[in-house]
Amino acid sequence: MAPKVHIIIYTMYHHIHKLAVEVQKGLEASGVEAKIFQVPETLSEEILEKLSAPPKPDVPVITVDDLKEADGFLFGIPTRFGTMPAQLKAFLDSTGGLWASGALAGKFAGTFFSSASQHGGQETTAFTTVTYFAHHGIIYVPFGFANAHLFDNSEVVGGSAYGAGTVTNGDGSRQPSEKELAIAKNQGENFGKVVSTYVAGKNAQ
Ligand SMILES: Cc1cc2nc3c(=O)[nH]c(=O)nc-3n(C[C@H](O)[C@H](O)[C@H](O)COP(=O)(O)O)c2cc1C
Repeated sequence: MAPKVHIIIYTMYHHIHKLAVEVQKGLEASGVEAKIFQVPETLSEEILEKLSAPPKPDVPVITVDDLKEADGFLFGIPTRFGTMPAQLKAFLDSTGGLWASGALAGKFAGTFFSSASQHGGQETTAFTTVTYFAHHGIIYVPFGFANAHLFDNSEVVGGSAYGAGTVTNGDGSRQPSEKELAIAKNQGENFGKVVSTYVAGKNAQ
């Protein structure tokens, strides 16, 4: 059976979903079964309307139980004040039962991001998310500088050693660039290889 990776996102204006689609392509290219989920929304329809949020992407809403069946997770996180949004935090805070039984220990996780500005906190978002992985015993897989676009200073390129990223502008008008999408796909592929290698080794024991 192919290893399974869940791509778990929160997205209000779809930038993260666009990256997730590329991450999924990369995972599938590495032979992994990859599915995109979104965490439950915590804001009311009224507030979402005031924020001019478009309808949610057509992907299933994740449940805590869904986490058990995956070998790894790639979290797509739009920065809020340099850290994860409350919607993702609420979901992760509901995983106490899995923590108590060690159900997620030894699984893998990676992260990818979006922020309004280049200096809006994609890396601090990674740092403040990693504590969840540490407490669960989940193995964090950074991207490193595995893609040459991360060295390109000729244009805005989101992302870092902690994962792919896009920079959206304050009004959300900037869409993920070709380079950012390529990095996202690359991250999916690299992450998929790590998970596949581990799962194959475990199955051979
Ligand atoms: C309450 C709030 C806080 C935000 N904080 C930051 C921030 O600290 N840094 C930043 O660059 N962008 C910030 N943003 C912009 C979001 O990161 C941006 O809207 C998001 O990455 C877009 O992703 P999405 O299209 O997938 O929703 C904030 C947005 C909101 C609504």
